[in-house]
Amino acid sequence: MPDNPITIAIDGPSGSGKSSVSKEVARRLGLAYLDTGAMYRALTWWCLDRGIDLTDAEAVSWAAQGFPLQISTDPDRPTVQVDGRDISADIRTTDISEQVFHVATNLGVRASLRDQQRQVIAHARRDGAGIVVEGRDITTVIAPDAEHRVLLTASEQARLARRARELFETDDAGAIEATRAQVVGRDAADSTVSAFFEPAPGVVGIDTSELTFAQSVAAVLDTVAAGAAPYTPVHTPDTGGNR
Ligand SMILES: Nc1ncnc2c1ncn2[C@@H]1O[C@H](COP(=O)(O)OP(=O)(O)O)[C@@H](O)[C@H]1O
Ligand SMILES: Nc1ccn([C@H]2C[C@H](O)[C@@H](COP(=O)(O)OP(=O)(O)O)O2)c(=O)n1
Repeated sequence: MPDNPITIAIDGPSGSGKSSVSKEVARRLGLAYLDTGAMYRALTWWCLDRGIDLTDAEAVSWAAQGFPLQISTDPDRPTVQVDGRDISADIRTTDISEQVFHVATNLGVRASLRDQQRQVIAHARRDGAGIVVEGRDITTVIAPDAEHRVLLTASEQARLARRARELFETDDAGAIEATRAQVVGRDAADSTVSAFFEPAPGVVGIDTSELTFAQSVAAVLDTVAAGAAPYTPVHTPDTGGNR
């Protein structure tokens, strides 16, 4: 077992840079990497593939329990498989992006995925140097005792422009509008079950609006190098789940 495994928990809204920055931080520090959003996306894909109505909360919650998910924690190859089929590309389609909120706001699903995410973290700490975990509720619910906790934020304008460039290779007005529902609409739905716009007590907030990608990575690495943040118990909104 390594001497001092670490967990770096990173949360933030859509387009704040969580996935790209977390992957690079994991690579630079030789840590595993877990994209928890990919787990919600994979379950959405699985339900649609099986003809499960995403608005049927009980059926979706049930599906989350027997869901044959395999997620790689290699930051250079963060693949997602269900039942042996690689769905890494399928879960990034606009269709999944627009429907995943049904699954992510299902409290039964969140309880199941919380347990799976904690198992992945425990495994990475037991067998390696630790892990970077990113999502919406990692700093507050999944790993509030992580050695390092960061909330990445960015202005709505910056987040929309980044997503538009990714999807349409331009951030002109039409592309921004076409992206709005996926970014702002989804964040509004997601924020009913997790608090990720403001850093919780003890969480370091980093606003990436005016930073380059390299500067965002450096800001997180600096935070980690500055030392372990003390564990501060946090109060999260009482949603009746997530515990
Ligand atoms: N300062 C920055 N910090 C992080 N990402 C940035 C920055 N500037 C531009 N980007 C780009 O914005 C996109 C952010 O997307 P992503 O990492 O998927 O965000 P999230 O996981 O928060 O939705 C990536 O294409 C990334 O290269
Ligand atoms: N820990 C998490 C991670 C993601 N989610 C939700 C938020 C989104 O609606 C989906 C997909 O997350 P993902 O991080 O892939 O979303 P982005 O497109 O990168 O913003 O899952 C969540 O509720 N809790």
